[in-house]
Amino acid sequence: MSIRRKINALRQLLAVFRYSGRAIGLVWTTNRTLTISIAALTLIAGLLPAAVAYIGKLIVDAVVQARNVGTFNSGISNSLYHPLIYVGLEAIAIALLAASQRGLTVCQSLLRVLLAQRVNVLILEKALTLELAQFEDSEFYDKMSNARREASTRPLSLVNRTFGLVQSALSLLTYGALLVSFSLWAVFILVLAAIPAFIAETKFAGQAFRLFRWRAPETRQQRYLETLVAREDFAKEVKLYKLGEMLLGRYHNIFHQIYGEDKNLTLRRGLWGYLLSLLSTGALYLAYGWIVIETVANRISLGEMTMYLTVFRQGQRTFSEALTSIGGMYEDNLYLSNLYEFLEEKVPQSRGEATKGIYPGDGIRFENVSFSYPGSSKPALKNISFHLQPGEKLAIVGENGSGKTTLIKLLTRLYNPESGRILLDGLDLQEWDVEVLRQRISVIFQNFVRYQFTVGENIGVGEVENLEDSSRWEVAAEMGMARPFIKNLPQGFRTQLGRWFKGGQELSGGQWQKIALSRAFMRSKAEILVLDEPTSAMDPQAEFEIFNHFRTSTKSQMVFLISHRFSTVRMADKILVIEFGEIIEEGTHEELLQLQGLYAKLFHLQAAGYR
Ligand SMILES: Nc1ncnc2c1ncn2[C@@H]1O[C@H](COP(=O)(O)OP(=O)(O)OP(=O)(O)O)[C@@H](O)[C@H]1O
Repeated sequence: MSIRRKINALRQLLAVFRYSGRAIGLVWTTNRTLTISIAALTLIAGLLPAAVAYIGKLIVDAVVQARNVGTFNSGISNSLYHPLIYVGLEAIAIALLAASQRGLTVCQSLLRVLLAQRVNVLILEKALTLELAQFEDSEFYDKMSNARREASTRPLSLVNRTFGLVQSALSLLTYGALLVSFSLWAVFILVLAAIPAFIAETKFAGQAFRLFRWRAPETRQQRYLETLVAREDFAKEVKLYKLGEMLLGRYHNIFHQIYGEDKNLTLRRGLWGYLLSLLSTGALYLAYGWIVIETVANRISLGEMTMYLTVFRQGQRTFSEALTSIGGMYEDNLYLSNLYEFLEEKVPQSRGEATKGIYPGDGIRFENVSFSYPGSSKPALKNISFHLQPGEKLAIVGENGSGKTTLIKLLTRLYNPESGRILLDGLDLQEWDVEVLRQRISVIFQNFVRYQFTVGENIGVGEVENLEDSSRWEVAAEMGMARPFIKNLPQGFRTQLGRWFKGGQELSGGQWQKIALSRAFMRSKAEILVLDEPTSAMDPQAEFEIFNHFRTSTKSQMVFLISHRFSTVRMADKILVIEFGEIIEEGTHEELLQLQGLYAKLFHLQAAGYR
């Protein structure tokens, strides 16, 4: 084997320890005092067992000696002195050992809470810096949900196992040191016999690590199925469409596939683990027999024999504990590798810093904007160009999937155009400070969020700086036409919404939309209002009133309105008709009717439906 391959093999073998250093680093930066305490206590807990074994030897030897002396001199109280001192010493050592073990448990409990909070905050802070595209990337989403799932237990578990391993290694080393006085050969044979089991365990742990990594998509699918079956917002459809059996069937199938692989590995691991540990047990008992022979031949003292026997028994236990630690470490490593991949994912830095445009009052310009979603070969938007001045209301019409929402995502800089430019007040959106830009835009998406907060907070999130400002809620609710029904809720603006929390009240689809619309009005200084199908669930009367009201209350604002209802669309100053990502018609309602194109066709189709 070439040196490089040897190094690779060794690296693969040691992969199971790869993240231990990082885990300890994480703990160190979380709380130094606790980390130092754990390290010190580990040291004590690792060294004391050998000391106890040594004191055991001193006791037996002192007793044997005292018995001999006692037989000759009958000065029993004198000869008791040494053995009792040693017994006292052992008691102290045992008390110290217990204290160090208890101390370790206490420190670990404290650290668990601190570390869980730290890791969760790291994950959430990172999530806040991510781009929308990253949330939509399934592999990346996998990483984030995996990182969140076990954030409270895994990092500490790895630290505990690493320190546990250090403790075992220290104990084994000191046991070895005690044995050296008996025979260097014995130590050598014992170490040699232990190596295969150690290597096998490390290797299997590494294999399990890789197996689990490949499997992330299946595990996520399983979790998704669990969510479908067990969550309130899916329960309606699952029941009515009788999806339960099908979902459980899929759940079982994934499980059986995973279980097959697991079983194989577990069986191999169990069998090899047992066979190889037999080797070290055999070596141990060989040495054991050797010691018995030496004692009978009077070449070592009874005290020494007691010590060696203790060392053997405890050494055997410590060794198997160490193997178990290694066996468990792969899962923790798996978690940490995923966590760090997530935390280290690159986030494109926004370079824009401008807080105002070159031509204030120029409005919005799209110049030959094209865009394709990552991984998609078909452009979602092609060569979009138009100009909207302050105060103008623009309606965007098109069939499902024509690219309307995509246009809004580009306008709000959730995605960036592939080619072309979008200008606000004469300045490319890329040049704008993204915070300032977003302050100027108020958006309600088709699938807006129904926060499980109070009514007031649901409106207040539209401008988080004024989240709790109840007078602003009222004005916004008035503009969003939500005021009348809010008044009838049991606690008005303070009513808890949704079913997740106690006393929560559920709203109808149209009522939720009115809340969302009010949310858009919360950002009173926004110059650009974007409403993506804001009234689809409202009754026609409400919709008519909202838009009449809307026109008068948003005189100076630019409005982007996406709607499939022509009664609303016709009120706009300008209408874009989009098909397959391209603008195919543009003008006012009257102009487009005269054109007798797609707009006119769709308008008449809908009007006929109402007649
Ligand atoms: N996140 C996404 N990733 C990849 N493709 C997407 C994504 N969102 C939308 N698309 C695709 O882009 C195209 C335009 O979608 P878009 O949501 O802009 O349509 P829309 O006109 O708003 O439709 P609707 O009227 O149904 O809301 C569609 O073909 C859609 O499949």
